[in-house]
Amino acid sequence: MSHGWGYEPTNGPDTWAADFPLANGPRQSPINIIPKEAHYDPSLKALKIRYDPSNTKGILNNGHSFQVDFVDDTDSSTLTGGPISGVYRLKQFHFHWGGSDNRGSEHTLNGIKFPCELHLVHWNTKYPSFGEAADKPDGLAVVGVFLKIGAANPRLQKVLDALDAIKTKGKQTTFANFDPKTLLPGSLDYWTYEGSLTTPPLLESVTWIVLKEPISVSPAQMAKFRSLLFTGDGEAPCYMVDNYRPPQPLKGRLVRASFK
Ligand SMILES: NCCOCCOCCNC(=O)c1ccc(S(N)(=O)=O)cc1
Ligand SMILES: [Zn+2]
Repeated sequence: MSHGWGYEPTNGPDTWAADFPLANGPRQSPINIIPKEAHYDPSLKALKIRYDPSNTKGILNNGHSFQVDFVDDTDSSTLTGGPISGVYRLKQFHFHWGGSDNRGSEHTLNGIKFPCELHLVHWNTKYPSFGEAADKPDGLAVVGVFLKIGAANPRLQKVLDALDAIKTKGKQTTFANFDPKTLLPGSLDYWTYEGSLTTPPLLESVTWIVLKEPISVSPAQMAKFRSLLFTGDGEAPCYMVDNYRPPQPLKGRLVRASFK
């Protein structure tokens, strides 16, 4: 029985190319962002983010991260403006984090890793569904937010308090009326580039929108992330940590900045 992909030495990012040849493709994510090498683009629009908390569907441990899922059958939770054209609907948000505070983010800034990174996943409504959009070059838009160690973030707490109920792979529980907008920093300044999913199948379908300003997370809150398990009930427990892919080659891509 072939083991699925993961983040251990036997199934981690360096092994993914065997089953997912896109791993060595021309527009892979994440990347290291070097602000001085980003190109300010005055034609980039401001991000327009409108989320309806009543669209919150539930929270799930998927064995790689945990995600909060949203009802996406109407245009009530959307991303517009920014580098994208048209309307993209919020599908889910999830995180990537490290086993200690010195690592965990997928994107890096001047080679610096943050302890955690939030991804808000949206799909282009020019396609009939997420599944249809997921393998199109303009199919997805993911907003990335860095988390930086500091004061406890009260907006994160409701999410973290739900983790006890989804400790093992496959567990899900109800989660309602959460407004992911409360997780965003004050500034919506961003860098943007054309990339991919950062987990298999690594589809090259993502317009990445990485916010410049981090949000805070406390060491105790980081410990809560690390209390989750990659493994399912009845399996030898393995803590869910270091579920991040390292930066990938830029291969000539331009990184644009929405700000000077
Ligand atoms: N089954 C129809 C086609 O769908 C295949 C692609 O989706 C597989 C599930 N993966 C994701 O949805 C998915 C979404 C976001 C990110 S990330 N970390 O790049 O934001 C990584 C993965
Ligand atoms: Zn992600």
